[in-house]
Amino acid sequence: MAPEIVRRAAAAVAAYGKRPAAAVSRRAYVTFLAGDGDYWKGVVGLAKGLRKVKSAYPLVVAMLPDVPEGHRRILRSQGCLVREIEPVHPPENQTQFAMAYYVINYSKLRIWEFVEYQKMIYLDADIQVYDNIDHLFDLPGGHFYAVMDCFCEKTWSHTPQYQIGYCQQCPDKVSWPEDKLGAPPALYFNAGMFVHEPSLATAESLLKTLKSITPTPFAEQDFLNMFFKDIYKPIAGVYNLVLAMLWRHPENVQLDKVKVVHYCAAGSKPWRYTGKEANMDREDIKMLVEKWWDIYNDESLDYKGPAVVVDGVPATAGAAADGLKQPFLAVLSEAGVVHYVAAPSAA
Ligand SMILES: O=c1ccn([C@@H]2O[C@H](COP(=O)(O)OP(=O)(O)O)[C@@H](O)[C@H]2O)c(=O)[nH]1
Ligand SMILES: OC[C@H]1O[C@H](O[C@@H]2[C@@H](O)[C@H](O)[C@@H](O)[C@H](O)[C@@H]2O)[C@H](O)[C@@H](O)[C@H]1O
Ligand SMILES: [Mn+2]
Repeated sequence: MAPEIVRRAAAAVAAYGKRPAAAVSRRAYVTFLAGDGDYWKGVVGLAKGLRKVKSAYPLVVAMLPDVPEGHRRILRSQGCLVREIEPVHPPENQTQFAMAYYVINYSKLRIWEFVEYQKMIYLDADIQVYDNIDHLFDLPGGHFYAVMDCFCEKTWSHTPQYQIGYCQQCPDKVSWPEDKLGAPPALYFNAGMFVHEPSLATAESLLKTLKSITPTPFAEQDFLNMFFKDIYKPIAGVYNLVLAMLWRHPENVQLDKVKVVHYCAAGSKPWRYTGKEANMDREDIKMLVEKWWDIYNDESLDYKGPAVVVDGVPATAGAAADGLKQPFLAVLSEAGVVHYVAAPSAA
């Protein structure tokens, strides 16, 4: 390297060493991607949606080994920090998951191992962010923040709540018969979006506890609700609109105030929407699906930054595994030491 660049790099490294810890934000959004199907389109949409609302934090993708290289390349070209994770399998059990593929969702638990981040917001790949929600990173620590779910869809037909028509979204409509069924169910969150604090101790405890439980129909969502029951703090429904709320509890929804939409109702995944399933021909659903596609197809939202390549190897979240390299790379880039290759816009 030319002496000048060496001097600049040395100065940048020295300056970096003195940076207050707070200067390294150590906050990120994180999503989960498994398989060779089409959920990668959800991740691209999410990455572009976060860019559109000018989020200050990166999107990490916790990725199972079965995601093809082509999908990984597209996600990197959209500025995602790809982080491969080991699958997490639940104890062998003949449980009927509400959806057979939920068995892979236990792997979401790996995100507690991302300790290079002090706080993360998890978002399913079938979620879109339409307003900036960075302020959620400033919520007081020590709690598990998520939005309350709804028990009214058929997917809940295995539960007493569904059978008696009780839902936490409208606890006074059908009151819980304590005399017959004991205490009402604890507040229950939808695990498509939550604010959490990575910690190896928590990760270890999650995986250890998982070994001792019997899998249940909503897989890791049920498990997370049990595990974080004592520190769960509900946040407003605008942070995770579970679509079924539109027809189950319209009185609880002000669509123009909603910041995050969760396309979890059957048939609502925008990238495979046909409009044929129940409720999918609703005007509000059509509008929300169109809104998702507008972002997905908006080339002005493609990642314009450089693909960071260090010594010929694309730097991924793995490279930031110790949490400092990513900002460190940014510092080195200021010194013009890191070689940037303009990423082809893709998706
Ligand atoms: O084939 C799949 C199925 C699920 N997922 C991930 O697992 C999450 C949970 O699944 P899904 O959102 O379909 O569950 P729902 O919220 O609809 O119950 C998805 O958002 C994706 O992040 C994935 O990557 N590939
Ligand atoms: O693996 C279990 C999944 O359980 C949840 O989805 C369900 C749940 O929200 C029900 O209440 C709805 O009725 C249903 O449509 C929806 O699919 C999470 O969104 C998802 O991330 C994941 O944890
Ligand atoms: Mn989902």
